[in-house]
Amino acid sequence: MAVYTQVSAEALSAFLARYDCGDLVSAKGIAEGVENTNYLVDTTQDRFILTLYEKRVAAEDLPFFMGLLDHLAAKGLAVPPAIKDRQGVEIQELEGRPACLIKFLPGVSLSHPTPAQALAAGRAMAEMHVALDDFAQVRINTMGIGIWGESLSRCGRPNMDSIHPGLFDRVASALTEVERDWPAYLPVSAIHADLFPDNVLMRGDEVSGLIDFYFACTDIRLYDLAVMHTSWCFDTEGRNYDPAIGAALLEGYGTVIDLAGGDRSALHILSMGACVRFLLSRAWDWLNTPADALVTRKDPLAYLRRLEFYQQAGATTFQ
Ligand SMILES: Nc1ncnc2c1ncn2[C@@H]1O[C@H](COP(=O)(O)OP(=O)(O)O)[C@@H](O)[C@H]1O
Ligand SMILES: N[C@@H](CCOP(=O)(O)O)C(=O)O
Repeated sequence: MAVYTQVSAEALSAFLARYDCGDLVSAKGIAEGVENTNYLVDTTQDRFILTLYEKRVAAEDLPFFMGLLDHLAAKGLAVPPAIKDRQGVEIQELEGRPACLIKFLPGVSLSHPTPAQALAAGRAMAEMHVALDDFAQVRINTMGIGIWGESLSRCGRPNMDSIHPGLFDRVASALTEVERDWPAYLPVSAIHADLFPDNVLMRGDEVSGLIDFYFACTDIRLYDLAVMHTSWCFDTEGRNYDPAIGAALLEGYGTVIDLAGGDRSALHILSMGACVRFLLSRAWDWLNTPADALVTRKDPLAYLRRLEFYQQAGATTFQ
């Protein structure tokens, strides 16, 4: 579950009074998600998401995230911008945390996407990339390739090897390969950087929303598709690769943005990089979250298995 900060009914009513959004009817903590506190809020007028930013979201990054969401929403994309209060303010404070009242989007978060859903989601990512072509703000990827070496050292060999014998060396050796072959020459733009199936809301086979932009940053555009590939094409444990999902993602993306041959081969090293990134953040959380904490820790080894898949399969996965 992800409710790190409790919000009292009194504090929430006072918060909502800043907006033209009706009076509080109910507020329920949302169990899904790991990064922030989310409540589903119903008022006499509408339904909203209330997000209190925790852990990895720095308050100074919120204007970038909100600017990006406003930019996409203004172009008609199904993303959830923050609601402005009567003074035009989007980013507020509640219970001592930065907080936003967010537009609620319909649809369900996916756990086991089908190829038809992957096709639609691949297309939605490419449409988002096109819409971000003229988004001028920049945010360095604080979870990007530049910090993976440091993240590995910070986790440390004994800790990494306590998760799985030899894990430290396996990640170190993959990282050497990734750093050597990283396609830094590819176009850079604003990207989502965490478009896992649970961050895509769907109604049937249609995408009804892209959510959770709190890792959004400026990085290699194709890295976004690589993150998506690593998260959509495997079962939760990372044991089985589904080529039909992989093909559908690329096909959907390719209906909007042409994927040249060079881009397809670069996806291989970008996907290995994405595996290192999520393996390391999960390993850090695994080592630093008490086993009895309310939030469910995500298994780093599910990303080791994906990494090994890409290493063994090579670039043929993307042809
Ligand atoms: N704008 C939204 N509209 C509808 N549901 C949402 C919205 N934002 C979040 N949710 C729901 O809340 C859950 C957790 O949100 P998420 O942003 O993924 O949390 P976290 O940032 O903690 O990972 C999502 O899986 C989804 O069910
Ligand atoms: N997608 C990441 C963790 C971030 O969680 P999210 O709920 O914000 O998507 C992972 O699976 O490791």
